[in-house]
Amino acid sequence: MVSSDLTPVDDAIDHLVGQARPIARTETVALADSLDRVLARDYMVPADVPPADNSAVDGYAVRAGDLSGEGPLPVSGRVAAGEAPGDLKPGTAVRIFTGSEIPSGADSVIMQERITLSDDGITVNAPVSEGQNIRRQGQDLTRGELALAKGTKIRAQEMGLLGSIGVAEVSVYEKLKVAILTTGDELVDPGQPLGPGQIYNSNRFTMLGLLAKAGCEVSLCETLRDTREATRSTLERAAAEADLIITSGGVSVGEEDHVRAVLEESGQLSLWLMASKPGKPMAFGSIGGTPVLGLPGNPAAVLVTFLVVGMPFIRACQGRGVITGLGERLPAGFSTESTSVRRQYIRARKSMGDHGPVVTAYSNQSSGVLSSACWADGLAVVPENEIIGLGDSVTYYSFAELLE
Ligand SMILES: Nc1nc2c(c(=O)[nH]1)N[C@H]1C(S)=C(S)[C@@H](COP(=O)(O)OP(=O)(O)OC[C@H]3O[C@@H](n4cnc5c(N)ncnc54)[C@H](O)[C@@H]3O)O[C@H]1N2
Ligand code: MOO
Repeated sequence: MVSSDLTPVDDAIDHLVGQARPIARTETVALADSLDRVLARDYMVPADVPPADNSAVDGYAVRAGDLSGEGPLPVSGRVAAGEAPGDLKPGTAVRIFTGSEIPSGADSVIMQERITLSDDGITVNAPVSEGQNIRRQGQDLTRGELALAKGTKIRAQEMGLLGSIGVAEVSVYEKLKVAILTTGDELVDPGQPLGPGQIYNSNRFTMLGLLAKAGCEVSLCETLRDTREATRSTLERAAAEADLIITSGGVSVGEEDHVRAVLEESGQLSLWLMASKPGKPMAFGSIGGTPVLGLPGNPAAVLVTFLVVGMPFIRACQGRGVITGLGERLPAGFSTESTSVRRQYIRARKSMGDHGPVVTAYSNQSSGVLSSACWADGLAVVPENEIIGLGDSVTYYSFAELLE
C-alpha cells in the first residue's frame, strides 16, 4: 500500500529517476538528422582539429625575425585556403588567407590592414610578435581526447563538432516510445461538436507538444472511457509496445478515477500524491513492467507536473545525465498570502522592472486555467510553508530550460 502522505517534490523526482531504466536500443542516423538525439557512445578525436597551424586573418605570413632589416619584404608566394603550403623563402613574405595553412618557416601572420603593398613587397606598419594570428594545430580538439561523451544530447554545436572530426553517421539511442492516454468521459476531440457536460480534450495536445520537444516518439495516443475495464485493457495494451505510458486524469480520489486503482490492482503503484501545487494527485508505477506516469487531469497541472517530475525521468530513460544548475534567483513581482505544505509552481514571466529583471505571476493560478501557461514563459517556485513578499528572491525556471 502506497503512503497517502504527500511526497515532497524532490523525493518524488529522486524516486522516479531511481526507477528509470535507460533505453538500450540504439540506431545509426545521418549526422544531418541527429539534432536533439542522444549519443549512444563516446566519440574520440581521431586527428587534431585543426589538422595544421593556419592563419586567423587575411594577410602575409612572415618570419618575425626577418622584419628587422631595412626596406620592404618581397612577396614570394601565395597560399589559398585548401592548398598545401610550400616553404617560406627566408627574407620574404607569403600572401595568405584566413584558414590557409602556414608555410613552413613562417612564424607570424600580419593582417593586410597593417601593411603597405608596393611593387617591391610589403612594408609593415605595426609591431609584429612571433606567433601572432596563427591558430595552432589541435587548438580545438587534440587527437585521442574525448570529443563528446555517451549520453550527450546533440544540439547544433554538437552536430558541428561531430562534423569537424569527420563523423558522417552517428550512433544514437532510439527515441523513447511513449503512449499518451487521456482519461475522461467528458472529453471530445477538437473538430467535433460539444454535447452537454462535455469539454474538448486539451491535455492530449499539450502532451503531444511536450513529448515532441522532449525528443520522444508518440507510439499511441488514445482517450480512455471512465471504466475500470477500459482503463486496464488499454494500459495493458499500451504497456506491450511503449517504453513509457503517460496518462492524464483519473488519479484523484473519486470513484471514477481508475488509473491509480488499475495500477494498484494489475500493476504497481510506487508513488501517489506529491506535495506540489498544482500536481498533487500525481501517480507513478508500472504495468506489465512498463513505467506509468499518471498526471493529474487539470490542464495546467499536466504541464507543470510533466516539466517538474516527468522531464527528469524522461532524461534518465533517454540515457542522459541529471541536469543541475537550472533556474535563477530573481526578485518576485508578486506576493502570496498564505503558506502551503505544497511547493507552489506559479505560472510566471520574467520581465524588466524599474530596478532590473523581476518575476511576475499570472493573476489566476487555478490549475484549470491553461491560459496562465500561455501568458507565462516559465515557473516561479514558492517553497513549502513560505510566504513570498514583493521583492523577495524566488527561483524562476524558464519553460525552455525545463524542457532541455
Ligand atoms: N476530493 C478531492 N477532489 C480533488 C482533489 C482532492 O485532493 N480531493 N484534488 C484535486 C486536484 S488538485 C486535481 S489536480 C484533480 C485531479 O484529478 P484527476 O487527476 O483525477 O483528474 P480528473 O478528475 O480526471 O480531471 C480533473 C479536471 O481536468 C479536466 N480534464 C481531464 N482530462 C482532460 C483533458 N484531457 N483535457 C482537458 N481537460 C481535462 C477534467 O474535466 C476535470 O475538470 O482533482 C481535484 N479533485
Ligand atoms: O494539484 Mo491540482 O493539480 O492543484 O490542480
